Amino acid sequence: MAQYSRISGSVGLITLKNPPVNALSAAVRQGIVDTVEKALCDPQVKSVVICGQDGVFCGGADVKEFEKSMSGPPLIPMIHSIECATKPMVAAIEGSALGGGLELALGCHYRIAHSKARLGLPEVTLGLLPAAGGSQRLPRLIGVPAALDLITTGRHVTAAEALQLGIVDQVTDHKTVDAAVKFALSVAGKPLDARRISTYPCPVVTDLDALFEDVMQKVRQSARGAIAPIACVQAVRAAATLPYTRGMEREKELMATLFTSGQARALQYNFFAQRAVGKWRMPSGARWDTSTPRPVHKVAVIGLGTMGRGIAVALAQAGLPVVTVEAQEKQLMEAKRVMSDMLKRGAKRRGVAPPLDKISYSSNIQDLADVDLVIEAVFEDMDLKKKVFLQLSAVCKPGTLLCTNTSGLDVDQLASQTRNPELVVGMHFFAPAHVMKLLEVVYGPRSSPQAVATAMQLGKKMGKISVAVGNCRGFVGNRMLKLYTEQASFLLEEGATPDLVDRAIEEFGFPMGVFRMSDLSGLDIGWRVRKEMKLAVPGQSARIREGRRYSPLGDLLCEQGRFGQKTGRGWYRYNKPGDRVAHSDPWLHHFLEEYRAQHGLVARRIDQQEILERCLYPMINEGFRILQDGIAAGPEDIDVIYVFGYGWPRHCGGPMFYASMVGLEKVLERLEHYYQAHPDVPYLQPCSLLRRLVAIGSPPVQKWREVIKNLHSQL
Ligand SMILES: C/C=C(\C)C(=O)SCCNC(=O)CCNC(=O)[C@H](O)C(C)(C)COP(=O)(O)OP(=O)(O)OC[C@H]1O[C@@H](n2cnc3c(N)ncnc32)[C@H](O)[C@@H]1OP(=O)(O)O
Repeated sequence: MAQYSRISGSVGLITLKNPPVNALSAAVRQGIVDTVEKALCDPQVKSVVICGQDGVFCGGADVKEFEKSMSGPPLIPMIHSIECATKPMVAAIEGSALGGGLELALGCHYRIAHSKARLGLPEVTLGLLPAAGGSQRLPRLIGVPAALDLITTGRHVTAAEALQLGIVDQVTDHKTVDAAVKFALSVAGKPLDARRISTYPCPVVTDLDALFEDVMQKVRQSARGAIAPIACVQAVRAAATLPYTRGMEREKELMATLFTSGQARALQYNFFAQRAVGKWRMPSGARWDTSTPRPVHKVAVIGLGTMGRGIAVALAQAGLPVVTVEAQEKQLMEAKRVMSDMLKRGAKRRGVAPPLDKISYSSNIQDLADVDLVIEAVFEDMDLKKKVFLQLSAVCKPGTLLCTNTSGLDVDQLASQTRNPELVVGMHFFAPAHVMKLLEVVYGPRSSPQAVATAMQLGKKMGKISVAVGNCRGFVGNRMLKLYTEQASFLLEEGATPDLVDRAIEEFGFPMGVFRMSDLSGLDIGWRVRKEMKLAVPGQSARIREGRRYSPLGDLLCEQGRFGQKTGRGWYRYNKPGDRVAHSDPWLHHFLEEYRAQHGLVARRIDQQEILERCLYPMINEGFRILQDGIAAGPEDIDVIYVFGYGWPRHCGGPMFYASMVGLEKVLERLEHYYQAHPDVPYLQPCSLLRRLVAIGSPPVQKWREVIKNLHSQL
């Protein structure tokens, strides 16, 4: 709703009220229409201020209403009538003015923002475009190139940048509403014709065609199949080339296609999924809102390889004092140099001083006696990690949380080395740890809710999207990934090439295909794990191991020293070791032919559809098993992990959402088909949760938690 009052004698004050972000629900829109009319009819009122309650102007349209049929007054005429008003309308922007919120402000004649406010048109991130006139007014106000940047990226700008761009007229450090009221008094009675943005001509751009061609090419490249950024460019082009009313028609037309698209549904699902994962719960019933985190004032990172360095930098950037420990003096010095550079580069980008003094460097584990939380990031070797946990348990003060950055080893085995296993959790970061947004917080059977709450809170402080998951080999992300990479190798055995598989995966929307990714991470990492598990045995090329199908292709490449980018050879060839540009490698194609001949395999033609189904559906099936096992609390957890940690295209929602879009029946049918064709691959057998969901009519993904709960209660 919206509340109306009159202040300072002649200023009508309209306050949007819809906590927590004053989203423009049907009731709020109705409230705005009613209160604007009231203000305009009140003869005492000479100017009007629109603000939001509780320090937030407006978070935009109410996204929850998008699924329902439209009710209440539409936004476009509402904003139009504000712009046409004969009394000055002033937006007082505190907190956020986003999407429809900023479009409402652009309909006003003046905009006053608090210095801490953030403004933007993030509709593109929800699969939409600013279709309440934003795509037509913003280019007229700030010019085409700047508007294209904001609208196609959806990025939020600070009040200072908004002032520089010309989006706002004034920035204040004081009470925004007071400043806006003062401003409204000063402009009362002044002519408004020059303040109506829709009447502005779009600033002229020299060589408009070249500009749009260039932008469209860049947007197509970065969109990876997403349609909204393209529509955003088209809408801005309409602003630059058409009169306002015709531009508005084009905006409406483009929006109509986006609004009902599967991509918009996926992105909106993802928006709420990101928020849902913060409301974690454990199978024990412990949950986010009943578990109190422990205070964390000082942290430590032990092991300064690539991961440890990234984690320590991310902690320091979050403002925490960090003690880093690396046993080898040479490695410690090298880490200090590299980390200082990382901090300096990050600080330069953000325009702040590098927090170099936040990190101290030591080769002595005894220096961890007074820290509140330790993140172990030593080499991925269980025996070594066990030793470290034993030492940490002896050195650290009672109550210190001991976390491991293992990417898949048993967190509970590490906990068993310590005096307080309830204070042990996994904090699985993704490389590069100071950049990647995802953090898997892994609770073992003995981890306390308080330990989970502490790790989740620390992740938030570091700016990560943290997902709490149970303990199993590979946790959620890597457990699913293993099947994806294995299927990709099977496809090579059957006739595909790395180029063919990668092209299909990249066209689906992943930033990098499976083999390009493997070359980047290094083939030797998985090889070492497989050797430890006695799966990979040098010199052996058997295709059935431990009673199931096994592809030794990766092992055979490693035996030849082909570890990927770092050695200049892997699934592809590189001009020199460390190079990033992958070239198709005739040697590899010949090697595959010989391998097939040696094993009596006849290469067949494999199409894109099969590649996607073979790589993605087994992962999805494993996702259902993860839900069934209670390792993830809901499909949102899996989807957020895949979007933020593994490059799953956001406009496809995540693997579990994607399955619901494809149709669970179809996924089930294809898995049955592939399991029949490959009975030596047990994980292709459809999971019983998937069967159950199909049996009850494939409910939408938002209802799966209920089905899982019922399933668990029946066990
Ligand atoms: C056509 C389309 C038009 C005209 C549009 O306007 S589309 C919407 C465009 N707006 C956005 O994309 C903004 C989305 N919101 C945010 O970016 C952030 O929520 C925020 C910056 C406004 C505030 O961030 P923060 O303080 O961290 O809070 P949360 O993100 O956790 O959000 C709090 C709860 O509010 C719910 N929320 C937020 N925005 C909306 C919205 N536009 N519609 C409906 N609900 C919204 C969010 O889901 C959180 O809910 P709970 O998890 O607490 O239940």
